[in-house]
Amino acid sequence: LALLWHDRLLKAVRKRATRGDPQSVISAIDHFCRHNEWAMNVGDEKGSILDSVVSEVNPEKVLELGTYCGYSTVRIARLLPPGARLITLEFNVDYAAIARQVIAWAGLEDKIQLVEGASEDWIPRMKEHFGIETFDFVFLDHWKDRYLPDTKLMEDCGLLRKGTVLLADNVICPGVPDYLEYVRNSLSYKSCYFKSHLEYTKAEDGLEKSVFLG
Ligand SMILES: O=C(NCCCCc1cc2cnccc2s1)c1cc(-c2ccc(F)cc2)cc(O)c1O
Ligand SMILES: [Mg+2]
Repeated sequence: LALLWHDRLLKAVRKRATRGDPQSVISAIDHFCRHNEWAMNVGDEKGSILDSVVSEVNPEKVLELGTYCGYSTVRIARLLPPGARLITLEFNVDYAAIARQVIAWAGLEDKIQLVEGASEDWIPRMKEHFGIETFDFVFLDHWKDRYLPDTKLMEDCGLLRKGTVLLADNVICPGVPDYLEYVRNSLSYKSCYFKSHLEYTKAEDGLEKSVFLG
């Protein structure tokens, strides 16, 4: 059934969005998720906050944990400067297949490297496999019980530098209490909360922005 839903999403994107126009892909997915079937994209309201943080950071090296159908991947990549690179990890092969087609429709495949697998397996391999020194911006939107362990893993692997910005989705719904407690109390982070709503609903949710202080 999930695959059928994803085919409907792709058809909506191909029907409504203009090939090579990321903004039209974003609008098409938002329209589909608001009027046809809810989906766990970051959505338009939290997406605008994501846009403003990405524009402020203007990152060269981006890591996204949790691609899903590529909505936030396109939102981020469309704002990156020429030469900037986004690596996005997706655990579910069906989601990854959809995301590749959404990313291609937006015309952003040159900036994006989609990797299938688990964050705990790939984070330790970022340096040797992708030639990454450190990331400038990390968007956390994967398993909520992996936000904290993966943040500690990125610290241990030396993937964060003074000033790296972590932006975490769903800190209220579904919620990531252990992660929030850590970034808000650790002396190694400066953290702030952006109140919003769960995608396409009236339920409260928000994004937590945490700057690594080194
Ligand atoms: O679970 C969520 N996202 C994670 C699924 C990604 C699994 C992955 C694991 C993994 C491991 N390694 C690498 C890549 C990856 S991708 C999620 C759920 C809700 C939600 C759902 C029902 C509800 F009633 C209220 C909110 C809202 C959201 O915005 C979400 O993001
Ligand atoms: Mg999310």
